[in-house]
Amino acid sequence: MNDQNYDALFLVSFGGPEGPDDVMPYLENVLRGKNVPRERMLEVGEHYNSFGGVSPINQQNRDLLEAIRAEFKQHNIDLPVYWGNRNWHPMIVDTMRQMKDDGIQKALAFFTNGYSCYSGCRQYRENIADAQASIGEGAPEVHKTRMFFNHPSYIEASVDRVRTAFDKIPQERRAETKFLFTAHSIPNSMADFCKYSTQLTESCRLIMESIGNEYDWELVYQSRSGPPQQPWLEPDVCDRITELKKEGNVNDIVMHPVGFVSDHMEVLYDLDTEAKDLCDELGINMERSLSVGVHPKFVTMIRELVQERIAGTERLAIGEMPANWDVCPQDCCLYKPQRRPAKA
Ligand SMILES: C=CC1=C(C)c2cc3[nH]c(cc4nc(cc5[nH]c(cc1n2)c(C)c5CCC(=O)O)C(CCC(=O)O)=C4C)c(C)c3C=C
Ligand SMILES: [Fe+2]
Ligand SMILES: [Fe+2]
Repeated sequence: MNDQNYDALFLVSFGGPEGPDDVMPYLENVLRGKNVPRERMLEVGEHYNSFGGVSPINQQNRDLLEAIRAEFKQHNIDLPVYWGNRNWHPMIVDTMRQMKDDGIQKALAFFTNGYSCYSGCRQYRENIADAQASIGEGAPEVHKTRMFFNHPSYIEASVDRVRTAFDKIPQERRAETKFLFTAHSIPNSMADFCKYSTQLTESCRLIMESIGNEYDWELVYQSRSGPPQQPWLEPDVCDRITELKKEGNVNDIVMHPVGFVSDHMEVLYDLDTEAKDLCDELGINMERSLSVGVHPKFVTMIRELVQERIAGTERLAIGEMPANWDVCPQDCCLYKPQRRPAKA
């Protein structure tokens, strides 16, 4: 039993621009220290600008914040809930300064990511450590909740989302439907130091156990941002759709962004725009499943992750892998980005 005395929950997320003037400074924050060509940054900037420079991610986190507060109230959990981002306002350091001013000494953080990797785990822990260093004495101590890829309430929420999309496929074509699960591609050199793909595959397998083991499914990747010579996780979602068409056996695709918890710009552009346009061109019907968002079962899961830490309730996990660790080992999710070679 953990039985820790936390005095706040800290929702920690990625952040997104909320107007055209935010887009470039946001992308500079996202890409600091990463080996990504400037052309790719400008290209992604155009994706954001085509939606008025606003990513839905911040509003989705505001909605999640409200849903968590309501859930805590209903279950008599007396913890204030704060929110801070890595890349855009409200920034992690500013929220942690506010927490200090409010007298918060020890917070439990929930990262909006269920899968181990540098960006979704270690980098957030580094962001928090940097904030603590910058705030100095009295900065809140922060622990994190575990990765939730195999939590039964998360799987239940995901199954419900996938089933809703699947229900839109005409009955007589369902048996031949292809399920594509997408996640953010990462450099192989990042994937080598974490269980990102293994955990994603386990979530997909668990979701499909409920949908039906007779259906065909695959995990594919989206939103690749590296230089062409650097290997990233494959196959890319659009490349795979094209191949499937060539193989000649696909009329309907259910696509679920398993690697993301909200329908932010990378979902709206890379799936709903790019992948959808490709499917239309190839004569494939694509039904995109919503991410878990504020699904009641996802909010339940957040409450359960908090309760297991404050009250020592059971650490729920299903499938072939155990519940992930609460405290990351020292080498968890390491990543040393390859730099571009200096010009001679
Ligand atoms: C080296 C790895 C990565 C690069 C480069 C990268 C560029 C990049 N990402 C976004 C927008 C988003 N990324 C998000 C999540 C995310 N990104 C990476 C890795 C790289 N991204 C990973 C491993 C993940 C998943 C883990 C996580 O941090 O969440 C998200 C979603 C965040 C969320 O809370 O859901 C967005 C949005 C851009 C615009 C970009 C560069 C052009
Ligand atoms: Fe990313
Ligand atoms: Fe970790």
